[in-house]
Amino acid sequence: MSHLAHLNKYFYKYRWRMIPGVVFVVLSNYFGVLPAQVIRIAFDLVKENISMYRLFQGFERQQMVYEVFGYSLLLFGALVLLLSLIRGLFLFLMRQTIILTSRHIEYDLKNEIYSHYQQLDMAFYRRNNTGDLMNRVTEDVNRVRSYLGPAVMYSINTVVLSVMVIAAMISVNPTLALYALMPIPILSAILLFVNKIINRRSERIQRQLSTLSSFVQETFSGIRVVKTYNREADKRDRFADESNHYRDASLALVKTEAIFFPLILLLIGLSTVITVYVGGLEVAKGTITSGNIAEFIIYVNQLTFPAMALAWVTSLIQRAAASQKRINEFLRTQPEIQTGAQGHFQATGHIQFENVSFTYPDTGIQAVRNVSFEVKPGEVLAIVGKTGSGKSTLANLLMRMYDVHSGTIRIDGQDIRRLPLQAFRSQIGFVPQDVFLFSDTIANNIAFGLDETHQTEVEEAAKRAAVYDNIIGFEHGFETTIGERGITLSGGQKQRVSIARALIKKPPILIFDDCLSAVDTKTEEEILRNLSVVMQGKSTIFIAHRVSTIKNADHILVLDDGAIIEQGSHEALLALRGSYFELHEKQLLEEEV
Ligand SMILES: Nc1ncnc2c1ncn2[C@@H]1O[C@H](COP(=O)(O)OP(=O)(O)OP(=O)(O)O)[C@@H](O)[C@H]1O
Repeated sequence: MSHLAHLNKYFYKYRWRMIPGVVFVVLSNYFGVLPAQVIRIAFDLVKENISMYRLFQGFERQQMVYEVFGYSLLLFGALVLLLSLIRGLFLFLMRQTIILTSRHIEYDLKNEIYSHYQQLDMAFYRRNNTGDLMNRVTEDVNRVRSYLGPAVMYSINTVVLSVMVIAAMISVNPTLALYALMPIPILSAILLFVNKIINRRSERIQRQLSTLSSFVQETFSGIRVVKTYNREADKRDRFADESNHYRDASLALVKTEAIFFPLILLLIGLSTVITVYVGGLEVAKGTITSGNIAEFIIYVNQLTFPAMALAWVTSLIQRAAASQKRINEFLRTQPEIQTGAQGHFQATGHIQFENVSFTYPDTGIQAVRNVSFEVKPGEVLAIVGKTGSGKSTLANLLMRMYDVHSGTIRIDGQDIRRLPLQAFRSQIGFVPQDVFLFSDTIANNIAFGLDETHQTEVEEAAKRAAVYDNIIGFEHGFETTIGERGITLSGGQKQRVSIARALIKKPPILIFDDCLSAVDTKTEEEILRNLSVVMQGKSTIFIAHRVSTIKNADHILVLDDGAIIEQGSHEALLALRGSYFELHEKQLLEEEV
C-alpha cells in the first residue's frame, strides 16, 4: 500500500478537481437515499387512504378522497423521479471530476516514467528487457489508474452510502436494522473470497494472453525462417496448444463469475426475507409502520452495491499497489552516468585515453585492458582487431555509455566525466555497428539528431554517405517511409543512411563502428572518398575489420583481448610483420579468390 504514496503528489496537484468530486459523491448518495423515505411516506399514505376510503363507503366524499389520494401519489411519484434525476446529475459530475482526474494523473505518470527512462543509462537497458519497460508504462500505469479513478471513487461512495443507509436504518428501528444487516458482512466476506479466486484466474488469463501474443509476434517476425525450415505445421500446433491453455483459463473464470451474481442475489434475498419477517413482527408490535418495511427493503438493496464494491475495490487497490511497486522500482533507479556539469561545451576534438580499463558489470568480462592513445584534432585513428577484442567497447566508453573503471578519457584535456553530458555527446557523430532506423521517412531518419533541418542539409548528408542516388530512385524519394509499414532498405543502404545521420550534425568528432561491413568494396571506396572531405578538420575514429577501410588512417591500433598489441601507420605496421601484417595478407588473398 505504501507504494501508492508516490501518487499523493498528484492528488495534491489535482486537489481542486478531487475535492468537488468527493462533494458530488456525498450529494449523489444523499439524493440516492432520500427516495426510500419518500416511498415509505407514500406507502403509509396508501395504507391510511385505503382505510379512509373504506370509511367513506357509500358517501359522496369517497370519490373526493379517491381523487386527492391519486393526486398525492402522483406527486410522490414525481418527487422520486426528480430526486433520481438530481442524483443522476451528481453522479455525472462525480465521474466528470474523479474519473477525469484519474486520466490526467495517468497522463502525468506516463510522462514521468517515460522521461525517467530517457535519463537511464545503457547498463539499465541491458538489465531490463523492452517488454518489461513497455509493460510498466502501459499495463502497470493502467492498473494504477483503476486505483486513481474507479477505486477512489467507489471507496468514497461505499463509505458514504453505507454510513447514510445504516444511519437511516438505525434511526427508523435499531432492531430491524440489526436483523436486516446481518447477512451483509457474510456477503462481503464471501465476495472477498470469490473475488480473490476471480483475480487469480484473471491473472492467469493475462499471463497466458501475453505468452500467446509474444508467441505470435515472434513467429511473424521470424516468418522467413519459419517458412524456410518448413516449421509452419509445428508453429500451428504450438499456437493451438497455447490457445487451449488460454481457453481453459477463460472457462475457469466464467465458471466462478457464474456463481458470483446468483450468490449475491441469494444473500440479498435472504436479507429481504429477514426484513419482511422481522419487520412484520415490529409492525404487529406497533413500533414501525408497514411503510418502513418498504423503506428497509430499498435500503437493503442499496447496500448490495457497497458490499460488491468493497470486494472489487480491494482487489483494484491490491493490483494497483503491486503495479506501482514495479513502477517505483524503475523511478527510483538512478542513472550511474550523471552529467559532470551544466551548460555548453564545444570540442575541438582532442581525444586522449590514458590507461583505460573496463569490465562489463553484468558479465564480468574485461573488455578493455590498460589502453592509452591520443587523437589530435583533425586526425584519423583506426582500430582493428578480432571480433570481441573490445573495439566497440572503446567507442561506448568514449561516448560515456559506460564509465571507465580505471584510467581517464579526456576531450580537449578535460575528463569526460566532468563535462556536461548532453552537450558533450552532441559533439560526437556516431555510426553504430548495428544500424537502427526508425519507422519514419528517410529524411526524418537522417535529420534525427537535429531539432531543425533543411532539405538541402539532408540531401548533402545523403550524398556524402553515397546513398543519395538510391534514395531518389525510390518513388517518394526522401519522403519514403522505411520500417514496418514502409519499404525495407538493404543492409548497405541502412548503413549509409545511418552514416548520413551522423554526418548531418557536423560534429567535431566522428566515430564509425564497423559501418561499412555491408557495402561492397566499390561503394566503400566511394564513401571513403566522400568521407575524406567531411572528415577534414574533424577527429575520426574508424573501427573496422577490413584493412582496406583504414589503410589511410594517421594511426592504427591493433587490439587483442582488450589490449593494444600493435600500433603505428599502415606502412609501419606492415613492416612489423605481426598480427596486422597477417590480417592484411589474409584479406588480400580473400580478395584475389
Ligand atoms: N553490453 C555488454 N555486456 C557485457 N559484455 C559485453 C557487452 N558488450 C560487449 N561485451 C563483451 O565485451 C567483449 C568486447 O566486445 P566488443 O563489442 O567491444 O568487441 P568488438 O571488438 O567490437 O567485436 P566485433 O568486432 O565483433 O564488433 C566481448 O567479449 C563481448 O562479449
